[in-house]
Amino acid sequence: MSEFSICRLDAGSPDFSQALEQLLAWESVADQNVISAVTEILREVKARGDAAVIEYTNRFDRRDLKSAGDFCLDRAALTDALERISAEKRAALETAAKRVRDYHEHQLQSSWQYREADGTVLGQQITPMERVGIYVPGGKASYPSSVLMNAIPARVAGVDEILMVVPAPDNQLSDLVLAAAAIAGVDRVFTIGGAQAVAALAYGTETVARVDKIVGPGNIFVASAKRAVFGQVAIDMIAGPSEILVICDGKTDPDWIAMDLLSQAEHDEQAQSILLSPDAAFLDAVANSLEKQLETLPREAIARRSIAGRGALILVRDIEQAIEVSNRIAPEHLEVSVDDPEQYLPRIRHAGAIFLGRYTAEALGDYCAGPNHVLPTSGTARFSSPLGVYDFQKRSSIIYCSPQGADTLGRVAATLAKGEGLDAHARSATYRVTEGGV
Ligand SMILES: NC(=O)c1ccc[n+]([C@@H]2O[C@H](COP(=O)([O-])OP(=O)(O)OC[C@H]3O[C@@H](n4cnc5c(N)ncnc54)[C@H](O)[C@@H]3O)[C@@H](O)[C@H]2O)c1
Ligand SMILES: N[C@H](CO)Cc1c[nH]c[nH+]1
Ligand SMILES: [Zn+2]
Repeated sequence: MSEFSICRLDAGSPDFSQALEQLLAWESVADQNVISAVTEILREVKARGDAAVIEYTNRFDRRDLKSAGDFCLDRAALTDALERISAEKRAALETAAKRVRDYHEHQLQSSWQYREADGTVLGQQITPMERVGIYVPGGKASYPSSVLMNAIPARVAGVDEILMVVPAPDNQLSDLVLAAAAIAGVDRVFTIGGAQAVAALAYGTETVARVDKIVGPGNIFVASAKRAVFGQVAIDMIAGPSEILVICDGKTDPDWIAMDLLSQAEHDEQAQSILLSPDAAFLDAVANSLEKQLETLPREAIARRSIAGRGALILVRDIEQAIEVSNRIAPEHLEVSVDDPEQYLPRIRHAGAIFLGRYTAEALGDYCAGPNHVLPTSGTARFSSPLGVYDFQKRSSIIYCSPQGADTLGRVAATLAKGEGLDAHARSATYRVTEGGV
């Protein structure tokens, strides 16, 4: 007999806000023990390079690395893995890669310029980053899909060199991960993970070249390390445990919705799965289905802990109220499983990715729909966006002044500079003013 239970809330009850806050509390990145461990790892890798990377990798991933060469893979190792996988898996990876590439090509930004009447030209130049590092998680599961989602936007952006780090606990690394790296165009793979891999990418070692930006999801050690090296290098975001929020009018098959909730719960003990519906009988049906379907999942233990810990079935007054609650939560993934879902789009303000309609399972987005699956979590969809091509492109402003333009702007600039008490600025601007200078 199962002891599974999932939290039931009513959005109309007076203590709802407090209950919701408790449900959403996620403080792993701030955990002091994690921060101390990560600080030490970063310091050691910065000071001792490869030797420290090897030590931590042997300790945390149970490896027996003797030298840095033992954690380096070149392009040939990737193409060999591509040859080893089945034709079916290769075709699935290639289909997913093509769809991800097609979608991300729409995100390419172009340089632009415009000319003013006096000949002054203003513009913006787009330049790809030179070298980026992608973190592919590999502690509890392996993620070939994350290889595609991280590397393809970088390739589309025109990045010169893509380095990938992925842990290989107990010396195990899936051929699918390496095959995905071959398909996505990764240049070099280092089989290291955790904070030591983030440190190697951020500071550089004898073997791992320092990168300009680190992207990709990972566990609390990875997230905490990325937060600590930010500034030294750019990072994409701090992506925490996976989340799904489903809004359903009660007319979708409860088994479908239950499995959508479980799909994200299976990532992590801290994952979050929430269902909002105005139909109490439907919430009961989903609760029963969760109970029943959990028994059939091989990774049952993980799913049970996580969905019981950070899962909730919430009764709402109507779909409007469901959207209000969803906007407060700002979930990583939002499924809108209702009739005519598009009508609600303008009111959805905060969500990493929005899945519309009864047939759009979130899992399709995880693998092959096309949009990126590296998304803001823990409410950060309020201010951040999915990983994309724009993460790998920089913008530089372009300013060209004609003599006439320099004259006009010089007078304005000199006046403002004097107002700021900055005389060198004022004089620099005035030297270009032709007559009656300031
Ligand atoms: N948002 C996304 O797109 C996305 C995609 C896939 C996975 N994820 C998330 O990524 C995470 C993956 O976590 P994971 O653990 O499987 O793999 P991971 O690669 O993130 O972490 C494994 C590494 O953690 C380090 N580590 C483990 N225990 C440690 C300790 N006690 N001290 C110091 N370092 C330690 C080790 O170095 C190990 O190599 C999950 O939370 C999952 O939900 C997110
Ligand atoms: N749902 C994850 C992002 O939160 C991505 C993923 C990879 N594989 C399966 N799912
Ligand atoms: Zn997933």
